Amino acid sequence: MNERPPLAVTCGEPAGVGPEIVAKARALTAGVPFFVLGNPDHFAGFGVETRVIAAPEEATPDALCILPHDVPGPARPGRPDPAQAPGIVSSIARAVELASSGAASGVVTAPIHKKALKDGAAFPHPGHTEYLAALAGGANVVMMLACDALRVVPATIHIALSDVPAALTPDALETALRVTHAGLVRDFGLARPRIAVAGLNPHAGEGGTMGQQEVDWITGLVARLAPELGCFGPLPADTMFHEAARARYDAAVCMYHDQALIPIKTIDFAGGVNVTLGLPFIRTSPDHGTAFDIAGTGRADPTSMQAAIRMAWDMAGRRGREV
Ligand SMILES: NC(=O)c1ccc[n+]([C@@H]2O[C@H](COP(=O)([O-])OP(=O)(O)OC[C@H]3O[C@@H](n4cnc5c(N)ncnc54)[C@H](O)[C@@H]3O)[C@@H](O)[C@H]2O)c1
Ligand SMILES: N[C@H](C(=O)O)[C@H](O)COP(=O)(O)O
Repeated sequence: MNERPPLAVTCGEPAGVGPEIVAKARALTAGVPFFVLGNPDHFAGFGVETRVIAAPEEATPDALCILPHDVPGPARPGRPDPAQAPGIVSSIARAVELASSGAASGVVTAPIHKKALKDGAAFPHPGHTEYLAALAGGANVVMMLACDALRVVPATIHIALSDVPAALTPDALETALRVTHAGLVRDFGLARPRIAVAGLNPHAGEGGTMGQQEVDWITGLVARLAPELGCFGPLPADTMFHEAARARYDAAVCMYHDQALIPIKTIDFAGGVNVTLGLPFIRTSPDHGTAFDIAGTGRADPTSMQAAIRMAWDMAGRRGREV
């Protein structure tokens, strides 16, 4: 008997490394019950015992348990099949339903290929994060990437760089800071989180000589929220990620995707976890993508998927102890 419901893992893109890292992660996450929603055939051949189950509560940690989901046809490494796209998308929605009903403790997503889903299923979202927010009724969410050495949150996510200045409004930054703070308290057990805020422009604008947003509103907004949220900045982004600087904060809220993700994927690509904060259910994912270039070679590193499963399970345990 499991102490709490198992995690629901989505199949992700079968043409990528998803099936391999899920299978390998099974052997590395002893004691954590999970099942994967997908085509059982896609998970054979990785040297891990598989078992088809009929309901989440049948999932046990001693085998890779698969709750069948309609993702038809073979997995073709590096060659996504458009016929599989609808099933890949609906597996995410089904995992969310199971987590929302209490049948699963949380959702762990294997990597999707965004363009393959757009081409094959007219998937209108730029990523899981936005899709999950929509499934949750338009929740305010943030995408955090976390490893032992660093946590980062981009205040704007999957948009073109040219669109960032317009999307980065005071409301958007305040929401990102509030959701990040709440997530650090609830899911990471930090009573008084310290949040560093990056500037948008080089040298955080250098007093308005290299950009105006810091002078016009970012500095004032961060100062106003500082007593409540423990935030400080804006800091020049190029000097806030070295080891001594990282020791001064628990998370860095950045202004755009690459400002946040380049440092963490450089410091710990293997161990990073993507976690969506602000949802009414738990969701984690590896920090990497479908890796078509190595799919089918057996060379996929499961460390990030392993860390994503462990993080979701730890979060579920922490939330289970909430009073
Ligand atoms: N959580 C997600 O669903 C998620 C995350 C990131 C990217 N993606 C998507 O994945 C697709 C491909 O993205 P990309 O090529 O920019 O990044 P990627 O992470 O798939 O690959 C980048 C490089 O890292 C290597 N790599 C990735 N995962 C690895 C692993 N587990 N073991 C060993 N090497 C690994 C790849 O071989 C490649 O050389 C895109 O559609 C992107 O949007 C999805
Ligand atoms: N932005 C993420 C990254 O580069 O790691 C990746 O695209 C995943 O995003 P979703 O979890 O929203 O699919």
